[in-house]
Parts: sequence; C-alpha cells; structure tokens
Amino acid sequence: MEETQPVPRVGVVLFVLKGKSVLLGRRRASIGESTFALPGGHLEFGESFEECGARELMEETGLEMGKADFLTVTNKVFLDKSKPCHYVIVFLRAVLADPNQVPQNPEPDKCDGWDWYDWDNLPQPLFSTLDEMVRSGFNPFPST
Ligand SMILES: Nc1nc2c([nH]c(=O)n2[C@H]2C[C@H](O)[C@@H](COP(=O)(O)OP(=O)(O)OP(=O)(O)O)O2)c(=O)[nH]1
Ligand SMILES: [Mg+2]
Repeated sequence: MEETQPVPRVGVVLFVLKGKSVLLGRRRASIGESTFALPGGHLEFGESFEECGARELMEETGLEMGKADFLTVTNKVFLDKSKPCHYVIVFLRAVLADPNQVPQNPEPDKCDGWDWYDWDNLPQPLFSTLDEMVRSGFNPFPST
C-alpha cells in the first residue's frame, strides 16, 4: 500500500487579550508537551480564520470570542517528533465577547487549565513558536 505523504496543515491561534494580559494554558499534547501555549487548533473545511478561532476558543476554554483581527502568519516545521509536522499558523488578536467570562477547562487531557498572564511576566517554558515570537520582540497589543 502507498504511504500517505505528510502535508502542511493550517492552524489558527489566538492572542486573547485582557488589559495587559494574555490567555495561556499548559499543553498536554505531543507537540509542545508541558509548555504554555495560546488557544487554537486546526482550520476545518470551509471555515474563515475568525470562525475557526471562535470555535477552538469555545471548545478549549468555554469562552465566547468577541472582535478579532489578523496579526501575523508563521510557517513552521516540527521535526523533533516521531511524526514530523508542518504548520502554517494564522495568529489573530481577539477580545472576549464579555470580559468577565471565566475560562473553563473542558479538555483536561489536552491542557492543565487556562489563566491570564501579564505580558511583561510570561510563564516558562513557552511553546516554541510563541517563545520565538516573544524573543523577536513581537507584541500582540494594539498600538495606541
Ligand atoms: N494551540 C496552539 N497551537 C500552536 C501554537 N503555536 C503553534 O505553532 N501552534 C501550532 C502547533 C499545533 O500543533 C498546531 C495546532 O494546534 P493544536 O495542537 O492546539 O491543535 P488542536 O488539537 O487544538 O486542533 P484540533 O485537532 O482540535 O482541530 O498549531 C500555540 O501557541 N498554541
Ligand atoms: Mg489546541
């Protein structure tokens, strides 16, 4: 039988902002195990980036997304795992529909839980892509 060739996949990942804080959760997943990462996941057939972001945020945190806009895109190959992965990741900046919503953890097998972290005092270790962005001086907050 012919082997299926690996292909790049598209992900949508959210910087959910509240004041000077960003929403992060410690991953329980093969890629980035035990690192702090942003909510997000795979783009499904027919979805807009915003629809995907809102769906993933609801599935992973129970939070309802408000306004979102495009920030940047990355193109990253993860070769350190037994199954190599290649992701084009679209990063959106988002706020909550209601800023008083409290994050839940409906997928405890995938994440230890979600919390708000001050951008100037981020937890360690960060997920590799996020770590690279922070080190390069990337800032998800709107310039005022
Ligand atoms: N969640 C998340 N994914 C990220 C980040 N940075 C980054 O490159 N990715 C890439 C690697 C992930 O394997 C890929 C897809 O996200 P994911 O691993 O959370 O996917 P998922 O299980 O939630 O997706 P799904 O199957 O539920 O659709 O996006 C990040 O900060 N958070
Ligand atoms: Mg995810």
